[in-house]
Amino acid sequence: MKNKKLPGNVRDAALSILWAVENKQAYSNLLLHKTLEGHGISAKNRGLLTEITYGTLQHQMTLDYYLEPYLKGKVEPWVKVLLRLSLYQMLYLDRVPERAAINEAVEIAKKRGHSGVASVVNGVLRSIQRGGVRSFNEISDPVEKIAIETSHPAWLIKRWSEQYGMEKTREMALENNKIPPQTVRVNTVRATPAEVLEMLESEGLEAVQSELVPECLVVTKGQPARSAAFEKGFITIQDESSMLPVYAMQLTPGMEVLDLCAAPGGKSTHIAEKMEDQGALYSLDLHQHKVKLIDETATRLGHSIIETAVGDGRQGVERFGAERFDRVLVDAPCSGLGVIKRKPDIKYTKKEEDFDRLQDIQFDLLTQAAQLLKPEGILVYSTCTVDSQENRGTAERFLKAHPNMEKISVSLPEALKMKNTGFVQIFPQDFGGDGFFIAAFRKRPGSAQDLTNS
Ligand SMILES: C[S@@+](CC[C@H](N)C(=O)[O-])C[C@H]1O[C@@H](n2cnc3c(N)ncnc32)[C@H](O)[C@@H]1O
Repeated sequence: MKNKKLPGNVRDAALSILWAVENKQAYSNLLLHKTLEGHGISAKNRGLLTEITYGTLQHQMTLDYYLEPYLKGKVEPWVKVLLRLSLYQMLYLDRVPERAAINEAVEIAKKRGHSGVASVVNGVLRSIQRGGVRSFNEISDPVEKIAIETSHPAWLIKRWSEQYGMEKTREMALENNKIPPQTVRVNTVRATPAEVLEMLESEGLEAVQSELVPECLVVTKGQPARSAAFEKGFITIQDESSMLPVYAMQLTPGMEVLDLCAAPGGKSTHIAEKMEDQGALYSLDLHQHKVKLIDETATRLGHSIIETAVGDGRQGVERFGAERFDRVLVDAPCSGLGVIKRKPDIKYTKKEEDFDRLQDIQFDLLTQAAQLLKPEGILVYSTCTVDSQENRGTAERFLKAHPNMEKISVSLPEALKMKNTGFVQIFPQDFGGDGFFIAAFRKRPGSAQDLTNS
């Protein structure tokens, strides 16, 4: 592909991003952000670029299934990416006329390739326009069928169907291709949700208070990250499910709390808000550059109780001392399979061999957290995945190895009160938020310090 970019052209910018994701394993969300800032894309076209980039990635396997019968002979990989993003517009975007999608694709093919490439692109897209796309009923294997229909790797569909059954798996995979809601968390130390709603409305945004988490606002129009309310520290951008683990911690002002995997600080700042900025909160993360993000957000929000540190949570006792904290949060590194809606590349990059390693890290972090906790203190374990090995599997392994820890029911906001026996698995299709897992444990009173390490 020639490097002859078409500045300001949305489809050309989408091709650059999708090609880098395919070819250099770049992260689509980071690249999209950079491209929106630097590719001369007008404010009017920002939404369209986001939609084409994420939509094409979300439906990639389906698009390839549709393209296959029309691709006689090999095309260069970048041309296939161009065909995918053009077909995506033709099939999924009502507001883009098919003619426009095809003409743009031909122009890009000419500029980035040559007239021969343009003619192939024109031929394939016009043939699909005339002949239509094939049905999923041609696929007899049920796992393969859901995989192609929803564009998730077959191993993942198989794994989920073993964990949750076929129906739930299909529901989840279909949900993962929807546009996620835009939600923000109100900084309740500084304002009420009603006051922040007024601020946002006065800036021309539209939002409503969520019916589930009271401090969560669902923004239906405008960009909250660019608002004055954000800049002045009245809101944080956060998914609604991500707001739940902090409820499970049952916090009160004045406690001593540790957030063991804290960056970029979404939950640490929420903890500070629930503690009304009184007490002590230590926020640890492995990476210096990520810890900086916690500091920046805490400063923007005006929270004074957060003390950040760089380090390995698996050596937390050495740093902080045993049996010190009233509450410990382990919002652990995980496969991220609950956030596919926001980061569609995850479903193509994760590998089945990742899960054992992740569970070991999660288990080690929990083991350390148990030692850091005071008797009667509460430990909350959360992940943004739906994988049961990392969730229930890790939690049960932890309980088995630590008889001094007991599972307690997960405390949740009033509107979400569901009967739970200590483990809560939220699916992306439950209320439109990310998939999340939450477990809560209490250290038995008078229990000896637990030094189990395996
Ligand atoms: C799911 S993210 C945490 C998100 C964060 N709690 C929030 O709400 O913004 C997991 C974090 O764990 C960190 N991490 C991974 N291994 C770690 C370890 N051994 N000790 C401490 N932090 C670790 C990663 O750098 C990553 O920032």
